[in-house]
Amino acid sequence: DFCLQEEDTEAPGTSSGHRLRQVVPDRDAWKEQCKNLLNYIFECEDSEPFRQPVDPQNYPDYHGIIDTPMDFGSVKKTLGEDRYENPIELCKDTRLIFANAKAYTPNKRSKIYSMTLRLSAFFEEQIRTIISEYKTAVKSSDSHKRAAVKTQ
Ligand SMILES: COc1ccc(NC(=O)N2CCN(C(=O)c3ccco3)CC2)cc1
Repeated sequence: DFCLQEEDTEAPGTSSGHRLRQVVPDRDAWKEQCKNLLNYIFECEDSEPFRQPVDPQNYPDYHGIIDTPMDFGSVKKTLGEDRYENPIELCKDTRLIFANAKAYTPNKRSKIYSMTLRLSAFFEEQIRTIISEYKTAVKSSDSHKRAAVKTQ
């Protein structure tokens, strides 16, 4: 566990010599990490059909089949407006994009559906670390809170 962090009030390397730079687990690191992941996904050609909500004009049956439409633009907007409390919530919405495509596709060899398979594999690979580091940071900050209460 990390030793208790006092806010490093003095500048590093002050008269008291070198201060240890402590690695403090950052509970909010997941936001930037997810923003970067979404930006990368937006650069992928595979995400093109999933960057904006489906237009019912093009797919009139879509909203009859899919109860909760979701797209990467909406996920990005929700993240940007700080409406996700944690990366698990973002992961659920993103998995909905892939589940919707699987539910809507007429067959598993459709071009658009096959694009989600590659995207999903990449997303799951990346989000695993983001969520794991987030859970560690939360545990660590909870233990600091408990420790702080004991000292009062
Ligand atoms: C504003 O311009 C847009 C906005 C949204 C889109 N997307 C779009 O139409 N899609 C087609 C149907 N779909 C499938 O998951 C799917 C699985 C198998 C076949 O389709 C979702 C994506 C395209 C252009």
